[in-house]
Amino acid sequence: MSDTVLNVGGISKRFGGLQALSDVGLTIQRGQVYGLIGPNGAGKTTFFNVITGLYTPDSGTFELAGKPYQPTAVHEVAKAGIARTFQNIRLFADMTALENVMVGRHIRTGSGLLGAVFRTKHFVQEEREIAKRAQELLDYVGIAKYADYKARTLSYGDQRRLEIARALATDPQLIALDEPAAGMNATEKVQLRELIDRIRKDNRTILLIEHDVKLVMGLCDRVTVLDYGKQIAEGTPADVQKNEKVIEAYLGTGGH
Ligand SMILES: Nc1ncnc2c1ncn2[C@@H]1O[C@H](COP(=O)(O)OP(=O)(O)OP(=O)(O)O)[C@@H](O)[C@H]1O
Repeated sequence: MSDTVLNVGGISKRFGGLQALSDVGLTIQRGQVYGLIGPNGAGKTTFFNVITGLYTPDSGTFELAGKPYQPTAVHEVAKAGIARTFQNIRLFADMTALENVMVGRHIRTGSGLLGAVFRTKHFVQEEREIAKRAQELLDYVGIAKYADYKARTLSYGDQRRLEIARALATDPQLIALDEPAAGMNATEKVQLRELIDRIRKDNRTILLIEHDVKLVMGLCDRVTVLDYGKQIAEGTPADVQKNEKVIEAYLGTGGH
């Protein structure tokens, strides 16, 4: 299997008169935590939405684990192997935590609708396995005791963990986390960092948009910095921190 998990290039996206992304590309190796940072409006979410099939790009090439994929629809991208979380948490609020994770798992299983309707033996067996795996994942992210709670009753930090468990349930090549620390308190951020570290140690690959620069710098192997839709720096956190364009984008006259 290729050691390169995500290899995208030449991505451009325009909204009317606004060039939200200009010729953006990046390569992520297996086992890396890769950060995407930049000031507000830099194009980070647009980039995420393009690579996960929510927005159609004007141009771009897309490869996942050595195979080209077309980010034309979210479920196709999920099947290809990218799972994501959202800046504004998107859980099934009235389903239990366990059911939310089971939904993630279903894209990797085969019984289909007829199996569900007729409750075939294969279907029942498969459901049992899915539930077991979902419970393990809840345990993995540290919220096993809330398995039967409705998602909307969980604390904000736990809902974010639940979203991560659901993403992991798809057995993704790449997990894309959109501002996972947003709205978290200091304790929750420490726990999140531990969780991301653990996911990385299990040889998973993570792409992360994050505003908390300290978290990004402490966690990421490599970082790309966007500003006004352009890639202004790429490298290790230490290199990027010293980069003049980056310093200017965050602090300078272009500050936005
Ligand atoms: N659907 C859309 N229609 C029109 N303009 C959009 C759309 N989505 C994003 N934009 C614009 O594209 C630019 C990049 O936005 P984007 O949300 O990708 O930035 P960001 O780096 O994620 O910002 P933030 O850190 O504030 O989330 C912004 O100027 C934004 O207003």
